[in-house]
Amino acid sequence: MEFELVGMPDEAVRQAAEERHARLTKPRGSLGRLEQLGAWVAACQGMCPPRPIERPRVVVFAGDHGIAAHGVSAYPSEVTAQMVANFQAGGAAVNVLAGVAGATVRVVDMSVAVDTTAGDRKVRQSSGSIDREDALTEDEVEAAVAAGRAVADEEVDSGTDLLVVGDMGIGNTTPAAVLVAAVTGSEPVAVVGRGTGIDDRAWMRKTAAIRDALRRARPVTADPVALLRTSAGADIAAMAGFLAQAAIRRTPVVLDGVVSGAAALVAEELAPGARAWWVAGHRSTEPAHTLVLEQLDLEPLLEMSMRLGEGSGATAAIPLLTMAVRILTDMATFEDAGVTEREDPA
Ligand SMILES: Cc1cc2ncn([C@H]3O[C@H](COP(=O)(O)O)[C@@H](O)[C@H]3O)c2cc1C
Ligand SMILES: O=C(O)c1cccnc1
Repeated sequence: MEFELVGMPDEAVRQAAEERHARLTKPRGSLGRLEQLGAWVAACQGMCPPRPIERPRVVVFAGDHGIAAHGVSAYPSEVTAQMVANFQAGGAAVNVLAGVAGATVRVVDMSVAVDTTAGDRKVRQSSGSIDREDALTEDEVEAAVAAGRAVADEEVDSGTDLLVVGDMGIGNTTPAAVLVAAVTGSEPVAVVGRGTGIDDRAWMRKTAAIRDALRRARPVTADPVALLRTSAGADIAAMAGFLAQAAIRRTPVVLDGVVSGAAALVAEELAPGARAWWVAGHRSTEPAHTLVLEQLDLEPLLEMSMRLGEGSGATAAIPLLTMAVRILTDMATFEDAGVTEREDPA
């Protein structure tokens, strides 16, 4: 699997955006993180002032997980397909948030256990139970990563100017935790979380499942494709390919919670430097997500105690990006508005 080299956002444009910020009618630096965010989008676009964000797109990768049969989630696997239909009907949380944020939602069935109408990229029905078998075969992991890359290409080619990645799959916080533990060298108890809201008995089963899966993951930790094959699933493998390809295509991405975060950790290994094209939309309450943010050196935009997935935390952050860009495009400069500049000591 070959990935092209990832370029960096344009540093000269980022500096031009910072200089523009200094000329806008506000005390220097007073918009804080909003200023850096606008400068980052400008650098990604290679243009200052940047183009307003007009076509943000949430892509939800859906798939079931064999591990869900072992009592690691508060909900049954059948919910995955039901939620795929709910996304298509516009009734899920992410649809509502996207509507407010001016984004559209696309759902891609990579490995849901039953047939859905979102399955034109589908690699298999569910993924293997990672505590005892590989999630995918070698052919399947190649196909899943390639599918994620193809979806990123399609989106960029059709004019999407901001990508948001989301996940849907009952049980998927278990493989996410395993990937985070494998990449960051953490113990099961440091990565296990409550997911959809499991009780203490399920927490113990989940921790044991993570321990068993981690034993199978450790030998392949240094090989990102083998790690996806052993311990992820077609949905998470596709997300990793999608995130790497978005960076190669110089398109900014808002990351969501622990599942997209786990995919991002692996994507950074597939395509080193890709993280320069990502911003963390929020910090999920899942403990492994904080390890992701530290490992990728990303500071989340929001801390809202969200733990939903499906791209919801990332989508909630889209308006901040929209505003950050509009500040650079629409605000008056001191000169334009006839406002007196700050007095610098002689
Ligand atoms: C109705 C419903 C909607 C969801 N939307 C996202 N998730 C989230 O919860 C699941 C992961 O948690 P766990 O590992 O505990 O199963 C994933 O499907 C994730 O996207 C949902 C879960 C449910 C039940
Ligand atoms: O952090 C997340 O994205 C998350 C948390 C719980 C369940 N599903 C996803």
